[in-house]
Amino acid sequence: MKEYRINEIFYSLQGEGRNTGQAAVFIRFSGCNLHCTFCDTDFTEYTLMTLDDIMRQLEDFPTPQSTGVAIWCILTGGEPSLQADDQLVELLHQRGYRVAMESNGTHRPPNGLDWLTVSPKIQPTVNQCDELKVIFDGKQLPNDFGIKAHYYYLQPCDTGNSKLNQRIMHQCIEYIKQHPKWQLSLQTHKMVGIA
Ligand SMILES: C[S@@+](CC[C@H](N)C(=O)[O-])C[C@H]1O[C@@H](n2cnc3c(N)ncnc32)[C@H](O)[C@@H]1O
Ligand SMILES: Nc1nc2[nH]cc(C(=O)O)c2c(=O)[nH]1
Ligand code: SF4
Ligand SMILES: [Mg+2]
Repeated sequence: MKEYRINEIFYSLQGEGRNTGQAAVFIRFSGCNLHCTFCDTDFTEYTLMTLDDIMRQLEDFPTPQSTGVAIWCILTGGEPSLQADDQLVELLHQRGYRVAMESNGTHRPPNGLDWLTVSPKIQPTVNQCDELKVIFDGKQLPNDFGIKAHYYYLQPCDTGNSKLNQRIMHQCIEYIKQHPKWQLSLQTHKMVGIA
């Protein structure tokens, strides 16, 4: 039986992008094909889990069935497109979830996603998505890599240094005022101190 390398499964609010503030269960896959110096996530540790194991763990939280709401299930990582497959998405749909993925866009996502966020760092193979989320570091001009999206977000890079973060935020806002194709995505979960 197929096993997935899962770093963590937790219930929170989507902190970023268009769906900010909406309840979501996150499945964080371990492993990534990129090594972004600014990455804010430690995704190295993992537990091997079957689909049954994953579905069982989702029952620890409010579910679409218990709440009557199509809660988001957000596949992230690490890089979720390296492991997530059609079967996982289908099963989550059967349980009533809306399924989203946060991806760097280098690998084709599974079929059937309800929402795809691409946050590109190198030229992606994916050429369309629901939202493009480019990390703004104040040094490089934002690059959409030619990807078509419904929404174009700039998300200020969290450097771990509050003074520098403030400067980047200011530059990001000024950039958007001059280039209004973009809009601001904030990491709101960090502001309110949730996962
Ligand atoms: C940890 S990544 C996992 C998903 C996928 N590997 C990706 O990069 O899109 C989740 C989101 O956090 C963003 N991110 C990572 N480090 C960040 C940082 N230091 N500041 C702001 N956003 C960051 C990524 O660009 C991505 O949009
Ligand atoms: N609350 C919350 N929202 C998020 N949206 C994308 C996240 C990610 O790490 O992919 C993330 C995360 O780590 N926490
Ligand atoms: S692609 Fe995503 S998970 Fe991988 S290192 Fe970069 S930000 Fe982190
Ligand atoms: Mg995160």
